[in-house]
Amino acid sequence: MLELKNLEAYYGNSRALQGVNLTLETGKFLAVLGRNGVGKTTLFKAILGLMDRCGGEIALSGKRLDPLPTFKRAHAGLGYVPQGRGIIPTFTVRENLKLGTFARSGGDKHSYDDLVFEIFPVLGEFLDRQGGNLSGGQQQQLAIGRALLTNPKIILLDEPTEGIQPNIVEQIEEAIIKLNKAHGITIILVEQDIEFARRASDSFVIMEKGRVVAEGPVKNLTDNLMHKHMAV
Ligand SMILES: Nc1ncnc2c1ncn2[C@@H]1O[C@H](COP(=O)(O)OP(=O)(O)OP(=O)(O)O)[C@@H](O)[C@H]1O
Repeated sequence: MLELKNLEAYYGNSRALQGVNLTLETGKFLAVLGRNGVGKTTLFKAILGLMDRCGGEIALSGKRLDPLPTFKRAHAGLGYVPQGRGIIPTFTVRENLKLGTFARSGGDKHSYDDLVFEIFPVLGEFLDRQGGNLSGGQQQQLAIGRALLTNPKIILLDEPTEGIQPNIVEQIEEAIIKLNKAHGITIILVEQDIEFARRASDSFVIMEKGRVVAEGPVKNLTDNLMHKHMAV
C-alpha cells in the first residue's frame, strides 16, 4: 500500500502541493486528473523525491520513503515514466533500457526483462537504434520499458498518451492495463484522456490548486465532475 499524509511541496516559497492525503492499495490503478498546472506532475516529483522541499509523509508497504533520496525510493519499488518521456536521444534503445536496470535493488529476483520485449516487440527490433531516432510512440514504449526494468512495484506514468499517434496510443494503453491486471503492478496515471482513465483505473482523484478536491471509485467519475473540474 502507498500512503501519502499531508504531502506538501514547494518551488521556492510557492507551495505547489497543499497537503495531499491519499491511500492506494497494492495492485490497484489510480488516475490523477485535473487541469494544467494543478500540481499533478509536482505530486509525482514529490513522491519520487525530486523536489527540493517537501513536507508530510510517504510510506510504501509501511516503510517511510520521504526521508530517502530518489535512488533508494527506486530501490523500494517506485518506477517513473516522466512527461515528455525522458529518453536520452544519443543513447541506443539498449542503452536507454540499461539505465532502468541501474535503479534496481541488488538481489531482486523478480524481473521483467522478457516482458518488455513481449509487450513492445519493436524495442527488440530497434535495440541498436538511437533513442532520438524513434517515433514519439516508440519513445514512449521505451520509457515504459525502462521503468519496467527497474522491477517496480508501482509505476507513476505522467501523460503517457500525450502527443502520440493514434495507432500506437492503443498499444500503449493496452500495455499499461496489462501491466496492472496481468502482472499486478500498481499504477498511478496522470492522464488528459478521460476515456482511457475511465477504462483502465479502479479509482480517481481530481486535483485543483495543489489539493485533491474529488476522489472515489471510477464509477463515480461522472461527466458533471469532469465538467466542473476539467476543461472539457
Ligand atoms: N520548476 C518550477 N518552478 C516554479 N514553479 C513551477 C515549476 N514547475 C511547476 N511549477 C508550478 O507549480 C504548479 C503545478 O505545476 P505542475 O507541473 O505540477 O502541474 P500539472 O498539473 O502537472 O500540469 P500539466 O498538466 O501542465 O503538466 C503550477 O502552478 C506551475 O506553474
